[in-house]
Amino acid sequence: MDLQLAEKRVKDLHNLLNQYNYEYHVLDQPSVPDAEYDRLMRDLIELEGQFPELKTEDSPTQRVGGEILDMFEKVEHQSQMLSLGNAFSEQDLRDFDRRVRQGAGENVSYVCELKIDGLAVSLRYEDGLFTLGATRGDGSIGENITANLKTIRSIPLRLKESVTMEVRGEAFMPRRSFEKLNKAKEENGEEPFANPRNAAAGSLRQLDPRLAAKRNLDIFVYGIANVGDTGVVSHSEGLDYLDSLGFKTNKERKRCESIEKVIEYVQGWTDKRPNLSYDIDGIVIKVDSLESQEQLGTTAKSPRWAIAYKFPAEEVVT
Ligand SMILES: NC(=O)c1cc2c(N)ncc(C(N)=O)c2s1
Repeated sequence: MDLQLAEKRVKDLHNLLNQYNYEYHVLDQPSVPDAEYDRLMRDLIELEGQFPELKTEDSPTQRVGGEILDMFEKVEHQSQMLSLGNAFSEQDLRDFDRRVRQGAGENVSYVCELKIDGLAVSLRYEDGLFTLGATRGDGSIGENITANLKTIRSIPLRLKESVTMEVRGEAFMPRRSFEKLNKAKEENGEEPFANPRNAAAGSLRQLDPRLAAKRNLDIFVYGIANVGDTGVVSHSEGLDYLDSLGFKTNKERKRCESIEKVIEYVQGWTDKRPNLSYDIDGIVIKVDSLESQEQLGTTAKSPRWAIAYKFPAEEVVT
């Protein structure tokens, strides 16, 4: 095969493998059997072996990077990763709603989202390519864990549009993976992780990406850091935009026209929580209109237009 033909074949294989990966890990609706995916991956690995100049950073073969790092370098976030104020009761939610309506007017609607119990991360894309993944750190400076985040299959290496943006999400370990990992640890006489959040954090802190790749981590993307540049006018529209780019967002989100509806959503999930395949520790409630978010602004560390309702800590049955 000559270089020109190889270039065309490599491009086709990238598109096919990215699409099949998206269907399997983001939509959970694979359209081809695993054997077909593996066959195409083997073809791409072989072609990259014959034509090394065709092996690119964003190739599906490059998800699990080679070298073992000796440390994580520090990186500065383009915009601060804020933390959320907490609500612990219905009254706290009504007080939040009153403050929002005082600051942004009576006609306000909210978006309710499950608060994933994992590790907040920031993902940077340049011209559609995943270029940097970082932990939250202190909100301004985080750690560069790009190599480990690349191993999470629901993180696209290339977006469906060549946009430059920074998105926020929560990396987490599904409960089944957590139970499997702890069983293996106990069989090896190792200390098990206390909960999936610690297991996810411990996995993303591995200096060898091949170890992180074995931990079956996942992510839900939930925000756009530079949302002003995208032209969307509401948070819910921003989440739909993230879906259209190929990101995995959480489908349980709900737009609520009043705090009463928010309280209903919170009560509903208090009972349904155990049915989820991942841990949540609350519900995030955000003002939907970006103009109203702008009007409300932020305190030094938290947005005035969002709050996290925290579920009561579960009694640990010893
Ligand atoms: N600290 C934060 O700002 C957030 C933390 C989280 C979290 N752990 N899970 C979901 C969301 C969300 N859907 O917005 C947020 S937002």
